[in-house]
Amino acid sequence: MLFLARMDVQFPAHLSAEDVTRMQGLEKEYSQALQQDGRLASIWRVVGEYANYSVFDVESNDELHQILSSFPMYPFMKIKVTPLAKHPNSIR
Ligand SMILES: O=C(O)C[C@H]1C=CC(=O)O1
Repeated sequence: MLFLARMDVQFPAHLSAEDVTRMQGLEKEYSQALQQDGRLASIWRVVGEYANYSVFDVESNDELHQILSSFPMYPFMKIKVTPLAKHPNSIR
């Protein structure tokens, strides 16, 4: 099952620069592991925003929820998920 997720990141003002850097390191590690195993099929930065569009390829809604809620920066992200179906005009 394919899902498009938009993730908007907003760190609280009280978080130190060191905490933010540490969090971003953990996030990178987790994100790259998901990309390695294919569940995070692609990730794109939204130009000019601290946000991304990501395509997930997973078995179920429950699996996607598990993945999203395990992102180290999950408490600091607003996430909007759109389920994707095959377009009838697609050649792939
Ligand atoms: O930098 C971001 O867009 C936030 C974060 C969410 C997944 C990921 O790899 O990074």
